[in-house]
Amino acid sequence: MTAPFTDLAGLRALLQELPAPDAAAQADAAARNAQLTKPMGSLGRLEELALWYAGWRGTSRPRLARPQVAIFAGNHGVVARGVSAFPAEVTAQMVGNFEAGGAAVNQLARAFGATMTVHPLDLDRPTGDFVTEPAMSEADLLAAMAAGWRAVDPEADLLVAGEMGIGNTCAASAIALALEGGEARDWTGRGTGVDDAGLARKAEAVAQGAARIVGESDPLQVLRQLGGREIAAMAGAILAARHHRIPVILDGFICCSAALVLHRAAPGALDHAVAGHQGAESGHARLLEALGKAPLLSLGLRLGEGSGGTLAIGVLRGALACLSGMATFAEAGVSDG
Ligand SMILES: Cc1cc2ncn([C@H]3O[C@H](COP(=O)(O)O)[C@@H](O)[C@H]3O)c2cc1C
Ligand SMILES: O=C(O)c1cccnc1
Repeated sequence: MTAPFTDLAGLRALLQELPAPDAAAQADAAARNAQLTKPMGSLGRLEELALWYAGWRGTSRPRLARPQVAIFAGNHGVVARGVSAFPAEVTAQMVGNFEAGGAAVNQLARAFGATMTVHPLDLDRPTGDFVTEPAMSEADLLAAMAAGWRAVDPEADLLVAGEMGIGNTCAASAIALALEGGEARDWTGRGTGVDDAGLARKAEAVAQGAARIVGESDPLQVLRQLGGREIAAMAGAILAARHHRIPVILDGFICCSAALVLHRAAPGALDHAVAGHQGAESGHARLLEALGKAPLLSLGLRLGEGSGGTLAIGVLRGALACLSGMATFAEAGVSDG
């Protein structure tokens, strides 16, 4: 499948023509939820989660049959500044590990019944060092976003977008700072575990990258300037999911930085997405606040790869099993008070 855009104007048009959920299906689901054998509201956020999903899928008794975890990988020029605890080669090595089934996210995808696809993006061509130059050309940005779009299986009924890219917490922090403002240190965390000196170098790179493009208010240009390809691809995938009416579970800090670009580009662009978890990367809580999303889980994860989003598939499965499988008061002969 090709992506339905070839230039930034085409992409902007897609951001302005966002499909809405099916209000009738959602109302049917809400009516059903009100009759199920439980005190109203007793399943807490599971109830709103199930109704949200029902609306996007256009059915009042949905089940999860084909969840997809799509993982995008990219390399970052900024790594040469010593902003990660690991070398850039690890990105390609981990792609091999994903393909062989050995990574954490492989186990989680299997445990929660999801298909996993892996999409390396020009790994031998790192993005430009965003401190001194644009991370990507316009052509690079469009190619990465189109790769993200194409990666989404139109037959999937849920998408988790994940990433691998040594140095990408630095790029994600720079994007967040450029779009949300504040101080570099508020958005900069330890990623793979940099020491204090590494954290200081990283915050400096984040500050300088954002300062280089100060005044740039176009979220797509901010993404192009600060990178990287896997972040752009996640943004493309989340937007494709919207057009296919596939609900999305967001992952950690890096995935949420990709989501922030869409959120700032078009209000409501993330209505088809929920936050899977709040991780340990400092800045993730602030980023979720900027997105206006409350996380489903909070487990201290700081891995990425789509791991937290994939874990949250279990929560969604539980929510849908209750909405679609429970008996009503009338069916079960239970007095409804
Ligand atoms: C073995 C290994 C597996 C990973 N899986 C995800 N990440 C995570 O760590 C990286 C971001 O951290 P930083 O910005 O500090 O480089 C990303 O690749 C992210 O997916 C990994 C990192 C490593 C080392
Ligand atoms: O929150 C994340 O996605 C994250 C945090 C640390 C390292 N890699 C990813």
